[in-house]
Amino acid sequence: MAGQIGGFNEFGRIRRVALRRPEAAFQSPAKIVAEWQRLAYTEAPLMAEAAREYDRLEACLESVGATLDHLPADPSLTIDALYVRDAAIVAPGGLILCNMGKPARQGEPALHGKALGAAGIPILGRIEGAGRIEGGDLVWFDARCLAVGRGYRTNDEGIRQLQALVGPGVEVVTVPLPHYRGPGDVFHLMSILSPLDRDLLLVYSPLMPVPFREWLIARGMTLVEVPDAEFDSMGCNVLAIAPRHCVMLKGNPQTQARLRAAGCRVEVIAGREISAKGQGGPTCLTRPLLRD
Ligand SMILES: NC(=O)NCCC[C@H](N)C(=O)O
Repeated sequence: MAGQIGGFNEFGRIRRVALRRPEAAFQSPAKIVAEWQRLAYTEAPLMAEAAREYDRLEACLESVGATLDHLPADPSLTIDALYVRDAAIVAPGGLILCNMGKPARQGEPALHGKALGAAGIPILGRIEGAGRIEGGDLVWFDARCLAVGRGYRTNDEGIRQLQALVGPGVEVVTVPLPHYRGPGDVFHLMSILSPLDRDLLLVYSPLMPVPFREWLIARGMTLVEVPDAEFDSMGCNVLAIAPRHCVMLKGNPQTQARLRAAGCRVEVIAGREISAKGQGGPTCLTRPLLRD
């Protein structure tokens, strides 16, 4: 396994990352038209523009030396398969295939397992039965500490299975999430938190549980706050591609300025097609497999 997956943090330089390009996730304009409303997109994404936006995301990843593992298309997938973070997580011992809280996305984890298993990555286990886990709810602080959001996409049984799979050497910290816009919305732990470095986090505090916020501060974290005006435009969804070097969505100038003031190098990408319409930012679009 050495050299294939690892890091178990959300800020180290990305060495290897799984992705599914828009051409493979959306498959055809007809599929987009058939699915976007049912999946609660705000509008139908445009394929050609999505591919151009995605090229820029890939260029950012390649600029830090990441190897890209492209996941294939499959007729059983929906267009939500663009958001590859959610279907699997990495753990010491191998990949854990999730069990999606959004029923329409149920087919995604097995296909992650098939493609990444064929690429030589060991599969540690699966979340099964009544258990639900989505990768956007999980944040590795270090190899011994994993925070998991308990919301509408991730349930108690999923967290129980997750703890059993990672074993007693990993402390799983459960973070209760607010109802906010309800079960039909996409709301993950990473909707309100993006790690930027070992001691630096981007957060949206108004939706953060007080005990968790206090816990972060007690661990020595400096918090950079996303302003109210930039929460809906996914100002809080920022992907660290290396420590204090990150990718964020255009249209969040205050957050961008605060990140720079905190010492971060910031890459800004357009995400109207790949992010805004389906509500998945740079973290959701990527499944880092190996970080420093
Ligand atoms: N980790 C994430 O926040 N993923 C975004 C997933 C968006 C997708 N439209 C969904 O509802 O699942």
